[in-house]
Amino acid sequence: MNNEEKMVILGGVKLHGEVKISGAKNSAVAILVASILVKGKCVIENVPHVSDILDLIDIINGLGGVAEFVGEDTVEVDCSDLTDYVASYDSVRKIRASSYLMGALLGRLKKASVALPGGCDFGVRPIDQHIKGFEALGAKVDIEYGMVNITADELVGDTVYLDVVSVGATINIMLAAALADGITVIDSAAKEPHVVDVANFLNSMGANIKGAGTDVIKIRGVKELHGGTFSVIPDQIEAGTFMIAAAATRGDVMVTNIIPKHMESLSAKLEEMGVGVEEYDEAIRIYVDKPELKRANVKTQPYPGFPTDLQPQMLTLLTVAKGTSIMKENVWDNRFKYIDELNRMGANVNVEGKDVAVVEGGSRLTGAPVCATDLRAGAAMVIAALIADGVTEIYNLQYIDRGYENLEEKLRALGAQITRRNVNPMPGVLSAVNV
Ligand SMILES: CC(=O)N[C@H]1[C@@H](OP(=O)(O)OP(=O)(O)OC[C@H]2O[C@@H](n3ccc(=O)[nH]c3=O)[C@H](O)[C@@H]2O)O[C@H](CO)[C@@H](O)[C@@H]1O
Ligand SMILES: C=C(OP(=O)(O)O)C(=O)O
Repeated sequence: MNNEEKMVILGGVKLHGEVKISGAKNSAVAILVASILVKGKCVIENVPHVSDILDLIDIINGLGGVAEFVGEDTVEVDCSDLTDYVASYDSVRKIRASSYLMGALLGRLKKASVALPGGCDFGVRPIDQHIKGFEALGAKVDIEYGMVNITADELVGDTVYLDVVSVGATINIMLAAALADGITVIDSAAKEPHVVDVANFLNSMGANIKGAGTDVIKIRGVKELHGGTFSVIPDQIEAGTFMIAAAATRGDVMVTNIIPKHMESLSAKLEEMGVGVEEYDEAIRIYVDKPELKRANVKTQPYPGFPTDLQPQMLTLLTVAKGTSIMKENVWDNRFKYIDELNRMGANVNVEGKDVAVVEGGSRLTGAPVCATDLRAGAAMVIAALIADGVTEIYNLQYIDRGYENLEEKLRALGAQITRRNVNPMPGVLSAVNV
């Protein structure tokens, strides 16, 4: 589960069959941290077994909470006795979601000292909107020696207008406000499915949050949250990754255990390209029966727009469509680092400025040693490898392991020729592969 392993994929197999999507990583990480606000035991179901979750469990235990997997996908968290408010750089550097510790510890203990968070590197990842929210509630925030130190004598609800639509700031302010006095209003809030899931989790533990999923969220502070059981929503991004992989390999895959509504922006784009998309209550079938896929222009946007976390996977699909496609990245300022790797496999993609990629379609991809430059870029490499001629070796699997549960097993069940090996002492030299 680290950078000492590589994935070896023999491309050219059309994916066929059914794949069951796991719980949403980005929802589960926020909910685990949110359980710091709760006095009592939270039983959280449908939690994916990925390294971000394991790291967060360690962090919560390090702070004096008790968190553990008690079944395949169930985590129990009890933070009734949690008293520590300091999360060091060592513990939080790998995961972006550790920023939620600021809101949760502030809400619970009125103080938090959290190292500036890590996560995937797509350029600058500021937290000014999080801080603006904490300050609006009456907290004092200082950044010193890489730590964000937040204290408050009391937290009192107020209106916070976010200057940018931020998932992290929306969730963090919700966490800080859940136990504050009075009403907090988050205007221009993010509407992502996991924002709604976190609000539903907190409400099921006794919070009073209305409007999640719209631009305006109202949080009426309550005195205390109680324990309970909650099940995390399916992973929109994992589902999208499998949908794109099915289309790219010209396969026929039923992607199950999903909420089709969350997939609408992707489903619409795939249909525009000529991919067959059949929607069911909790599943989507993806198939390709046309000789060629059509080009498309895609721009990433906050939900319900096309998710930035599917941008690398979608761009990979565009490399095999007919014609020139444009991908415009509107959320992050540097999320095209993986394109050099894709071009090494025979793609023809040019980045213009920081946010536009021009994809000349119809490429024949060929296997090569490549690196995952971040989590979703890693998923894009897997998709490229599945459609490439020959063998691809993917390095830096620690990124992929942050967010995909049992990726190889799920792909193997769909017919993919994929395995994981220890890194060859001489990476770059393709070993004889027997996948
Ligand atoms: C753990 C998690 O859920 N991560 C997701 C979350 O990240 P994360 O919550 O970090 O992303 P945000 O929604 O906050 O960021 C969106 C945009 O807002 C900007 N911004 C954000 C905060 C701030 O204080 N100031 C500011 O300017 C960012 O630079 C970025 O351009 O949403 C992103 C956008 O959908 C996804 O790519 C990440 O996978
Ligand atoms: C970028 C992601 O996660 P994080 O924000 O934790 O880096 C992701 O899930 O694609």
